Amino acid sequence: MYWIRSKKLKERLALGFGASLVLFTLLLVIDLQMDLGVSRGEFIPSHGRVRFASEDDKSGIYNEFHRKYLAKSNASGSKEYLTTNPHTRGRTDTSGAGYPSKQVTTAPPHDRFKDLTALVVAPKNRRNPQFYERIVVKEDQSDDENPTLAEMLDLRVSPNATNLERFQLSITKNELYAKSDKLVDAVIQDMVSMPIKHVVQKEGGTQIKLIIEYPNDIHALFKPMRFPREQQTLPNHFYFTDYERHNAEIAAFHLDRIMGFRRAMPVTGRILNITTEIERVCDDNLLKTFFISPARNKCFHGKCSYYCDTSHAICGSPDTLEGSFAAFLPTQADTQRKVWRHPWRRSYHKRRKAQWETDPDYCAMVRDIPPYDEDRRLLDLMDMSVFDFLTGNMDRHHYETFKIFGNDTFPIHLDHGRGFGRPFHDELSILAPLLQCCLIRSTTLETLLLFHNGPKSLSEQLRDSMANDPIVPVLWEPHMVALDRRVAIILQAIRDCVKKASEEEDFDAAGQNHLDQSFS
Ligand SMILES: Nc1ncnc2c1ncn2[C@@H]1O[C@H](COP(=O)(O)OP(=O)(O)OP(=O)(O)O)[C@@H](O)[C@H]1O
Ligand SMILES: [Mn+2]
Repeated sequence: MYWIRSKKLKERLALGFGASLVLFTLLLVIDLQMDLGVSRGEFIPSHGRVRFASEDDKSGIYNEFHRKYLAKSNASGSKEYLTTNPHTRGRTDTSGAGYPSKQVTTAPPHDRFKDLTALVVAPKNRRNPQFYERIVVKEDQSDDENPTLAEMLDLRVSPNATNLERFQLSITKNELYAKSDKLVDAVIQDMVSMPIKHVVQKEGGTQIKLIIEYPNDIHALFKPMRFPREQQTLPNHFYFTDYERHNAEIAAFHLDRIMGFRRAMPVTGRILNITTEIERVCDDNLLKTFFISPARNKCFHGKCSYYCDTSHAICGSPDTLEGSFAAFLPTQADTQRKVWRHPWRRSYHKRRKAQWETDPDYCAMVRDIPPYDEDRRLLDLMDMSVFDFLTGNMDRHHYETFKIFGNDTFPIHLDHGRGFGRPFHDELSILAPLLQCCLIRSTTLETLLLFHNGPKSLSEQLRDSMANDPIVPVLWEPHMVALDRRVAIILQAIRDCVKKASEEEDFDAAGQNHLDQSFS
């Protein structure tokens, strides 16, 4: 009798365990899309897909690339924070002393990556797709409709609409603005030259941001300068405790534009008078945080969860202050944005790892989950990975899309304040999406090849693009060098992907031959 009861109990337990397993898997899948915060790396991956055929590749291309690259770059030693100088012992020099010493080694000949160029120019083979077409993807956009926000909302642009309003209403399903859009410069010019009417602190977010109000209901998002350009990310800071850099926002906008993405709102620098253009026109809450520092500079700190106190105040010199001004996203009714959790989000914890950091098959799981299973979204994440790797931004926790355009629309490139912090370090983990999926848009690869082979390098194009910004030079020179270096690293990553896939193709073909022979 007891035995029967215990057996029932066992069965019940087994049933219960089975049910909770199903529920847990469901939760993980939903979490990936809806950001419930369950899959933050605490759990061992339950899916065991085998992506690569060869036995020695259990860790995947991402880890392999990491190892290979580290082995190369470690030979020359770290160039960051050369602090072990007897005269500076005990102090960490973050003012740019980490400029790399001139290397004695001769540079290898320029690799033009002709193998990759061949893949970009090869026509798409619809009938009999080649193995590399799964890596370098050519999109079919022939029947792609691209409505504007104005069309979707059935709004007409009124004759006295401001440049910003026109810009906002001409945002399309595919991009924020068209390649030759004249409104971009007009919107920037307005933000630079219009008088500031009112200032309030933006609520939410972790670090201080101000909403700037100009006449005619024009708004911009302001991030203040905290440090000189040469200041690098503090060595003991994590990506999530790093200070935001106003110039990173400006440079990111220009980079996004010359990459041909056009997914970042226009951003410009501007030099303000902190007294007349902020203190005298701000609301009471912000006004309460103003003070004069011992050096007789005008300062304020606002209220926020990171660095909003007297010891982290924003100070003028004595009352001039530099900052970045981002054109405001649309505020019209029905232009709400959907917030998505980034599948390759980091753990935002000083000890924990995210699932993608330990699971080489992570991409295979993401590929199955809407909206990453169709249309452009996964390719957009690859673009974002390229973009963030170039700037060194590790802070991509969420991204936003315009709800009204549905799922087959671009992710808005927002929040780049934590880029451009470590010019002597290339953070390969930012490339994890690209390396784990082995996937890139053909047009993006083409752009990278053009930067790499000229006639104009990425840094030269960026320098030209930012030449008219009021706070030029926007970036410290080592960041420019880093950009060109990183382009070559991305190209090498794609080459490795293609090589691996071609080896597998050969391996499969050989296996097929072998089978054919044994049957004949
Ligand atoms: N140009 C813009 N116009 C209007 N709203 C914006 C603009 N840029 C960003 N925002 C909104 O403000 C929020 C915070 O901006 P941002 O991410 O740059 O600041 P943050 O302090 O880094 O925030 P968080 O700490 O949440 O990452 C964004 O999530 C976005 O919804
Ligand atoms: Mn942020």
